[in-house]
Amino acid sequence: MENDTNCSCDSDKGSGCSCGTDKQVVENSKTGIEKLTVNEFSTVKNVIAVMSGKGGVGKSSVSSLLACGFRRKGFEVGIMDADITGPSVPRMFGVKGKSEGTQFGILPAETKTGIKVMSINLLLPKEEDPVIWRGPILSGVVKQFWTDVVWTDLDYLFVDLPPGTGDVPLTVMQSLPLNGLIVVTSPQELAVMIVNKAVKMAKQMNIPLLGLIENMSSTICPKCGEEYQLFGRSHGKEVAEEFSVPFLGSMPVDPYLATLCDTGRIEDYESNLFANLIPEKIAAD
Ligand SMILES: Nc1ncnc2c1ncn2[C@@H]1O[C@H](COP(=O)(O)OP(=O)(O)OP(=O)(O)O)[C@@H](O)[C@H]1O
Repeated sequence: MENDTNCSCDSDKGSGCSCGTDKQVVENSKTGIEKLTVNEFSTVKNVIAVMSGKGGVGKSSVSSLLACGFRRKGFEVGIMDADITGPSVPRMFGVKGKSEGTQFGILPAETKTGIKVMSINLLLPKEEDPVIWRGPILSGVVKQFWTDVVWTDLDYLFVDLPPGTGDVPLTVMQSLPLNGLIVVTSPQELAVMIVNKAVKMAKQMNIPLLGLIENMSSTICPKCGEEYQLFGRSHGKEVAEEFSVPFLGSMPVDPYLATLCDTGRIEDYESNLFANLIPEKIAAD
């Protein structure tokens, strides 16, 4: 793609420029890996992926809470649910129904506070239908979530990756112009061991690590107020230090959060962790 010499855009701003001479082209020349161009009716200034080494550590909850926090600060925000075989984002926001296909592309759903959401569950006839597809098909769907969805103008798009280091995380890291990655872990030794793999993958792929969040670090007894380390001693800070990744903080187990997620009201949850994180520590632009 040739550079448009008339363009006054700042190429560091990622795929946010409509001139087509943006970061994607710059990165192509650096890495040799072709970044996909976002849907032509969309501009997305920052793309941040949320990853975990293993399943069930609360990656989708963290992605969703990050989106809610940024939205509260007044940003235009979207969530791409790239966890195609285990999508949970629409349920957490209480978003239902089918996304509409138009001549401009697929329209994402919108949550009650105005967060744009795209998930395979918004395209399937029934949300409980399983997705039994092989890796290349899953990767193709995620690419289409970038090229075919009309995100319009977003300040931040959070990509909720499936757990692990498989096909889809690889596709997202290679094909989307990521500004950075947040890794979610929990205090269990197994989760800590596997987070190393996620961090190493991101480093190998040259994706900036914005930080590590430890979920389910502790819980407060509702009767005596004492704090319990549910899964043993927290290792979040040590792991972050070992890999020179900023430690963004810990999130306790909170039954109220679980209830809100189960009933599609995650936007009603206000967490100090996310209020403090945003957007100072996650400055992607
Ligand atoms: N800090 C927390 N307090 C209470 N419940 C939580 C917390 N974090 C996550 N949960 C609950 O745990 C469940 C799993 O969380 P979530 O879907 O975010 O995990 P995940 O890592 O994305 O899972 P998967 O690997 O399946 O994608 C959800 O029901 C969520 O509501």
